[in-house]
Amino acid sequence: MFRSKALSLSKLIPLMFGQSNLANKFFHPVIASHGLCCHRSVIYKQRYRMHQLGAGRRTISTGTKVMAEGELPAVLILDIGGTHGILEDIAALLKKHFHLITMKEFLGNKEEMRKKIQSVYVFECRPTIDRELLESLPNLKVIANSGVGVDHLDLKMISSFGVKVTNTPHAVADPTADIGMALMLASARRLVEGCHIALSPGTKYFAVDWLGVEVTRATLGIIGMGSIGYKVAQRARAFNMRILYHNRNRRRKEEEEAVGAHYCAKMEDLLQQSDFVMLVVNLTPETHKLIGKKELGLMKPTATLINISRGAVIDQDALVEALQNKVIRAAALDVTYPEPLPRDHPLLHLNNIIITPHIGTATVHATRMMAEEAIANMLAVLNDQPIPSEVFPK
Ligand SMILES: O=C(O)C(=O)CO
Repeated sequence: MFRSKALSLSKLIPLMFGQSNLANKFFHPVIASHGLCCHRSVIYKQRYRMHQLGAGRRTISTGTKVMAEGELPAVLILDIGGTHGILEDIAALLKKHFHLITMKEFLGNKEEMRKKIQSVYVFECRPTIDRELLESLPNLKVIANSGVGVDHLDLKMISSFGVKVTNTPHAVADPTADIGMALMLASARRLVEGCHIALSPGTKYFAVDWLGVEVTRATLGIIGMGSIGYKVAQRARAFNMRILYHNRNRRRKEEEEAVGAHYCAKMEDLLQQSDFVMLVVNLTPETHKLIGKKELGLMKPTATLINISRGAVIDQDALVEALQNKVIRAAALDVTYPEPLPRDHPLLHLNNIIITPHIGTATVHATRMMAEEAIANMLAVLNDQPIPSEVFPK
């Protein structure tokens, strides 16, 4: 079986804080038996009721009791997945409602502090959460993931501790669809190479062996027509693209008509007809290595594969072979397995590929929106209110 992220907390903490005994005590590699994700294996409750997060608010209501700032519930921030730690303004946002405990403080291992922790905020959906962490937090009620994909969390194990998991499906849809379009356009028009040429003085500007392909009026095949896939279709329509999609559940007729999308019950049909194939599925046991040698072989030699879901949805060895042998024209990936790829990975040494470092939601606005959505989820759990976006184990 597989795990979607290369580094678990157990590996990352020693990297950040040195090989401390505490790090070793609390975090060991998680052997997640499966990737549980949202679209197929998990039922969403999407009753989204964003709490009003008014600036300068000094108290919060927890049930009937109004708490003063000093008594705010404690939230542990797992921020070590990012390269830059949790952003200042996200921390400020959280501080309006919670007493923040950083990993560094947490590793101080004060029994009293651990008892206070009722929420864990997973920043940038990177770290895994293991049994030992859960055992060390006796009053934990909720793990709030910033991001939609929860394949890095063992939902069954977390649920066995009576802890709820929430995610942020609303905040991620637009920026992730944008990055899908950006990758499609960049690969089609060879933007990265073009940039290198323009930035290299003396390089010949135009060459016939350097022509791109057009997105306008081309056929786009979207695999996974959830909320992000649908946003991609809305954008593609503005490019007069012919839109095909494959999904476990067909969308409503009105939704198909609104974006002019045609349903392909068989993924093979979509692969054979598309100029651009975009992967927008969540990672589940069913979608693990969904695109392998056979599927790549069905694609047109002029087609481009774009992945904005999770790296493990593609069999990367098969992709390397397909790109080397020009079975398909190119690939544009925002996600890989692992992240980042090791320097000597063959995908990094091809000239018909673009790779970005999982930046689907890396915008100022989306990061803030994800924090707001996660805060609303955490407050709902702590206040025993309906939870806007709870994720359930299958
Ligand atoms: O929200 C998520 O899970 C993402 O990975 C966005 O890129």
